[in-house]
Amino acid sequence: MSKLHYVHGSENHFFLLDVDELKDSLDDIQLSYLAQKLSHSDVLPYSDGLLVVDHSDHAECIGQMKVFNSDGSVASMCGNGLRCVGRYLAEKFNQTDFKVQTTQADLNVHVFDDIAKGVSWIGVQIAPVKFAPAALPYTNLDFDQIINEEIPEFSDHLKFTSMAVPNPHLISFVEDDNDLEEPLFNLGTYLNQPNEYYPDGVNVNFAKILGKNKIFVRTFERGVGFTNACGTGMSATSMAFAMNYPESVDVNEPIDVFNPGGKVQTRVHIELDNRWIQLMGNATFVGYIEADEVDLLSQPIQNNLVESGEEADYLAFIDTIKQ
Ligand SMILES: N[C@@H](CCC[C@H](N)C(=O)O)C(=O)O
Repeated sequence: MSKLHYVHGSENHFFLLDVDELKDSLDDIQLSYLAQKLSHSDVLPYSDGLLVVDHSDHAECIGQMKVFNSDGSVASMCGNGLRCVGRYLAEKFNQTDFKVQTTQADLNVHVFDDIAKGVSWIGVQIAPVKFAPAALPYTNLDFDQIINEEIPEFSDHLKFTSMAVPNPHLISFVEDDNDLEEPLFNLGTYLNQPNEYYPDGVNVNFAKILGKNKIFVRTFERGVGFTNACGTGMSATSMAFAMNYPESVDVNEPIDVFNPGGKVQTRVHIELDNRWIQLMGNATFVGYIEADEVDLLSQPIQNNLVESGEEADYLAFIDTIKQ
């Protein structure tokens, strides 16, 4: 039997599959198909994608993470996902500080003490951070980098910052709550269909400044749509917050980042040309589903979710946090 763990970071839900535990390996085409099958099932709980844990041949890493969005596309990074994979590997190998191989970088993971009863708290490195048009990529926009720029093609009143961490993000700080709804949906939808600006699509994040070191972020995710939270989106938005509003950010202190699924904290590191973010938040294992390995691709997967009880603890924790 194979185990599909049902996990989330800030209610950004995934199935997690350790392919090292399978008798027969699955290739990326099969994994992409499985991500779509799991996300589009009528009986399984909601998921935004599939996290694949594999072994790594990088000497410094204890494992590898691959991410498939719910539409089957591959994501170069996933912050909420890396926290969940980090917790999984920490428990599998009984370690608290280690590196995980991701598509473009080997990233640090640190396991903190639980932040509340039953709420695991994991810190992950988000890097590299790049602004060059080719890194996102973006085209047909007349900027060497997009940092707090007006882009009339996208909005008649908002300014934008765009960076790869290394998956692509477009960020805007809004004042009006209404911008978090239809304008975000419309721009996210437009830039994630074939378009002349972001040929590979882009994750679109709109944020509100709530106070010093305090923001709210809502994301329209590439390959998914509106999500409860996007870890790389909150990390990229924290970097943009520190760059565009230095008077509102003390980089020596964590930034509280609220999202529709809860709250994380970030630390922004701006060291000459080396920029990175530490993303700290929950990694909740809601439960697991068991399926025959041979049925993963060929048969409907039954919802035999065995719950851990951690979701109740997470919801109790969320009740205690205030904006
Ligand atoms: N939810 C993620 C990001 C997942 C990938 C994204 N949809 C993409 O295609 O870049 C996160 O927590 O960072």
